[in-house]
Parts: sequence; C-alpha cells; structure tokens
Amino acid sequence: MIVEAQGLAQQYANGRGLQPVDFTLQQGTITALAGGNGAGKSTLIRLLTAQDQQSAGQLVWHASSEVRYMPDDVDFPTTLTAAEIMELLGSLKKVSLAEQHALLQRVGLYEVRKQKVQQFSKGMRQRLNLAQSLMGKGQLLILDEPTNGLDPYWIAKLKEMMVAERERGCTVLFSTHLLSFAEELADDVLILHEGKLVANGALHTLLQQHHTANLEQLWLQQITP
Ligand SMILES: Nc1ncnc2c1ncn2[C@@H]1O[C@H](COP(=O)(O)OP(=O)(O)OP(=O)(O)O)[C@@H](O)[C@H]1O
Repeated sequence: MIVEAQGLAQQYANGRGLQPVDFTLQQGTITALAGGNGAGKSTLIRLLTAQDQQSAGQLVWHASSEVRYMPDDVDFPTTLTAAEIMELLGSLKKVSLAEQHALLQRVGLYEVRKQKVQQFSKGMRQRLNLAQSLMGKGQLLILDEPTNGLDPYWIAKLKEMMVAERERGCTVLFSTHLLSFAEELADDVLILHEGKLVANGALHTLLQQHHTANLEQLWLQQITP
C-alpha cells in the first residue's frame, strides 16, 4: 500500500468540498477517480499533492509522500521554450538532460523543443505537462484530467505510458470525466458525487456487486437519487 486516506475531508467556508473519505491506493495499480462537475475530484487531488491542508482526517503514507503530478491546467511561462521548461523543472527534480530529452521524445516534442511554448497548441502544452509529470522519483503519479486537449493518437499513447508506469511498480491515480477511458485502464475506482465517496474498490468487483455492465452504468446508478 502506498497511501491510506482515513476520514480525509476538506470543508470550504461555503460548506462544500469533500466529506470524510476512506480509501487506500495499492502499489502497482491504476485508480480512476471519477465524478461529475463539482464532485470533489480536484479537492481530493489538492490534498494528495499537499497543495491544501485537509480540514479533518489524515493521509497515512506507507511510502515516500513524494508525488509526481500532472495538473489539469498549467500556465507555463510562454516566453520559454519546451526544452528550457524541462531544464528548469529537471534541475529541481534532479533529472538529467538525457532523461529530459527522452521524455520530450516520448511525448513527441523533441523536434520542437526549441520553440517557445506560446507557439504550442493546447495538445502540445498538455503533452509538455505530461512530460514534466513523468520526471522524478515519486512512486505515486497523479494525473488530473490527463486526456484534456489530447487527440486520439496521444490518448492511446497516454494509456501506454500509464500502463508502463504500473508495470514498473508505480501507482497511478487519474481523474477523468471519460468513463470509457477510465474503464480501459483502471484496476480500482473511486467515484465521488457531491463531495461523497459513493463507490470504492476493484472495478470488476464493483461491477459484479452492483450488477452493472460497465463503469458508466455503475456511475449512473450511484449518482441517481
Ligand atoms: N476554493 C474553494 N472554495 C469554496 N468552494 C470550493 C473551492 N474549490 C472547490 N469548491 C467546491 O467544492 C466542490 C468540489 O469541487 P472540486 O473542484 O473538487 O470538483 P471536481 O470534481 O474537481 O469538479 P470538475 O469536474 O468540475 O473539475 C464544489 O462544490 C466546488 O464548488
């Protein structure tokens, strides 16, 4: 087990946020964090990435709490080139130039690495965001809406990269609105609805327990009053 959430909650001043949740993330697994708009996905990710402090409960780390993280939208300094951004982040994360270049190759940006990010399309910026998240040593990789702005080719490549992370023993947690994408990848599923954790467990077990054929049916069943 990598991390355990025990009664973890975040209540904002307006009463919204995340109600107490309990779950674990297992080593070498992929977990999909599913939920509609305002369900609490980003709130939970902000707690896991230590961007916010919870209002109740705790996260118990059974491995290093160093997390690699792909935010859902990132404002790279547009006057820098892709290579310069990777160098800047690479120096912070102690990642060699060779590894930075290998990552730029993996996300198809090596040839354009000397272009300023302001000339990049949304998908290219998202791929740079993916490349920076793959740098470093954190055993837990958290991807917030990673398919945003990616075309089908790069969604397929993203899937391959996530599976490769699992194969080398890392734990992946990703949030998404795309339930078919989630279903293709996830070992485990967390479904949030209006700040509550309404389903938590192995995808196949949940589908059997709830007599549902797929994740979309399960999600609809869990959110329908
Ligand atoms: N800083 C904040 N202050 C007050 N309320 C907030 C804050 N951030 C989020 N909320 C509220 O907390 C709830 C959960 O929001 P959150 O952003 O975690 O949802 P989400 O699942 O990521 O949604 P989406 O899919 O739309 O991005 C929502 O009701 C939202 O309005």
